[in-house]
Amino acid sequence: MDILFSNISKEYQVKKRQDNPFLNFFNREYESKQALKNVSFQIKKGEIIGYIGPNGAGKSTTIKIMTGILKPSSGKCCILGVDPMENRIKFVKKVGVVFGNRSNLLWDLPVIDSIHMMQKLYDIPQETFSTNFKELTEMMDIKNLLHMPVRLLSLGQRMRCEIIVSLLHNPEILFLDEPTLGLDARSKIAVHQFIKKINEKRSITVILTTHDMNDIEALTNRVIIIGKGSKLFDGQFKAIKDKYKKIKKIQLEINQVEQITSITNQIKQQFSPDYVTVIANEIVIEIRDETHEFEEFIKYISKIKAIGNYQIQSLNIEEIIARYYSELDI
Ligand SMILES: Nc1ncnc2c1ncn2[C@@H]1O[C@H](COP(=O)(O)OP(=O)(O)OP(=O)(O)O)[C@@H](O)[C@H]1O
Repeated sequence: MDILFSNISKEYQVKKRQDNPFLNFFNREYESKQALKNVSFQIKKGEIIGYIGPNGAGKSTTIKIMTGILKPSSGKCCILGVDPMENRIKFVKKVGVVFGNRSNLLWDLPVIDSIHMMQKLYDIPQETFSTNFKELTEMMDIKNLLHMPVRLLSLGQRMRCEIIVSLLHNPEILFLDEPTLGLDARSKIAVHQFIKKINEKRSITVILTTHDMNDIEALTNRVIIIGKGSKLFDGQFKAIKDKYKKIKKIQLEINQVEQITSITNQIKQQFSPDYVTVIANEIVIEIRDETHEFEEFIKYISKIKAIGNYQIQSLNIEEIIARYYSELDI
């Protein structure tokens, strides 16, 4: 087992807020805020795990505990047989970390300098370094960027370099925190393809936190969902998608706008849609395509003269996950 996260809780101490801002300044009273509540999971070698949840759910706290930046308040975290807090030197040589909003590169210097710094820092033997350098720079297609100062790279180019730098010492686990944040579609695909390739080639375990569901779709099978500090789901992403695959989103274009309210009300009365909203001259309805009701609904709207075109779509991946989060009340 690569990662054992067992009954981990984490409380932060935060200053108690006073109504009077002046008293707030002098206040020395603290209260505890629970960021993780008894979270447990295990991750096997070679898995790619999506660790997801809404803002403030506890993802960064989990990653910080797994990478030895934070100590849990209780519970046991064991990564590749070591406690990341206790044996720092042994631990950092076994893992790679990429934070989308923080850089491991030397800002004003050419990329190649950061690469050589990593070699020194991690004490990477020359032979391993040369093989890895050649393989990774070719795979990620960054040869033409090596002599450019980091500050001149685009976000997508920099992210490719960040990932390479994190892999030079042959880590067994790669932690990726929002690796595609702010990237355009093509750069995202390049990052996805590279992570997949490196996972297949080296059996490297990947822990990925992201708000971008395309990352999850492209890279992972298993997802762990965390909400308000608790683990709420651990399983195949497909199971969540399947749960909503019967829901259809229908956009009705209304030609006679003055009738839009009465049509909306009629639909609500006659059918039991999951969701109805009006946007400009359109009514958007979500209804399940699993009963007779859906056919009835289509027949019904076909007869209403005020309705012009209509489109039927399945929920996209972002809509599915937003819906799942609201069902979990997180
Ligand atoms: N240093 C800190 N001191 C006090 N509270 C904190 C601290 N860091 C995080 N928290 C709180 O702990 C909870 C979990 O935060 P965390 O950053 O782990 O969430 P997250 O899932 O990574 O969120 P996001 O997606 O917004 O980055 C939040 O309520 C946050 O306000």
